[in-house]
Amino acid sequence: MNPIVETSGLCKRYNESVSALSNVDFCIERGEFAAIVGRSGSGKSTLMNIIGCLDSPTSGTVRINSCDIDYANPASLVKIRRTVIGFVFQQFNLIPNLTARENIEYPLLFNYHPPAERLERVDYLLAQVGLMNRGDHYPQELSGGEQQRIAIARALVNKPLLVLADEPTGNLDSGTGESILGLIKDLNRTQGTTFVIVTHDSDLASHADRTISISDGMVV
Ligand SMILES: Nc1ncnc2c1ncn2[C@@H]1O[C@H](COP(=O)(O)OP(=O)(O)OP(=O)(O)O)[C@@H](O)[C@H]1O
Repeated sequence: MNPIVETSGLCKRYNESVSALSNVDFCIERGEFAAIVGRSGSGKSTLMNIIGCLDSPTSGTVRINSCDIDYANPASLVKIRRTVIGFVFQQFNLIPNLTARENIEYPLLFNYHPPAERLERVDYLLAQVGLMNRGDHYPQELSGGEQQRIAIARALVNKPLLVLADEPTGNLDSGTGESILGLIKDLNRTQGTTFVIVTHDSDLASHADRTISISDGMVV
C-alpha cells in the first residue's frame, strides 16, 4: 500500500444547514485510476476541490504524497497545485486566445524550463493525445473531444503525480466521452499517472480500476 491521497474524518459544512461531506475516510493508491460516482449534490465536487487544494475542509485531514495538507497556508497549497496535481474540467477551460500548443505549454511558464525543453514536452503530449496536426489551432477551431484532449495534455505537462478530472466527459456525447476515458486509461497504464475522475455515468466509470460511491456526503 502506497497511497497518494489519504483522507481521515473529512467533513465540509458550507453553512449550518448544508453538510456536504461527513467523516470521509478513503485513500487512492499510486498509479490507480479511480472513479468517484454519486447523484447530483452528493458531495463529489466538494471532495475533489478539497483534494485538489482548491477548498479547505471544515475538519479532518488530507495527506497527499505523504504530506499533511496545511489548508491555512495558501503558499503551500499553490505549490502542491503546481507541482503535484493536474486538473481537467468539464468545460475544458482552455484559454481562447492561445493555440492548442500554447495552452499545453502555459503551465510550464510558471516554473523555469528552457524553450527547447518546453517545445519537446508539448510535442510529446500532442502526440500522446493524438493531436499532432492540431497544435496551431485555437480552441474554437477544435471539437469538444479535441479540446478535452488538449486540456488533458495541459494537465499532464508538469508531470503531476495525480490528475483530478471533474466530469471530464460531461460536455461530450457518449462516444466521444468513451474515447476520452479510453485516453485517460491509456495514459494511466503507460505513464503510471494516478487519475481520479468524477462522473455521473456508471457505464463510463466502469473504465476505471475502482469505483468510489458517494451518497449524502459519505463514502458508501
Ligand atoms: N458554495 C456552496 N455553498 C453552499 N452549499 C454548497 C456550496 N457548494 C456546494 N454546496 C452544497 O453541497 C452539497 C454537495 O455539493 P457538490 O457540488 O459537492 O455535489 P456534486 O455531487 O458534485 O453535485 P453535481 O453532480 O450536481 O455537480 C450540495 O447540497 C450543494 O448544494
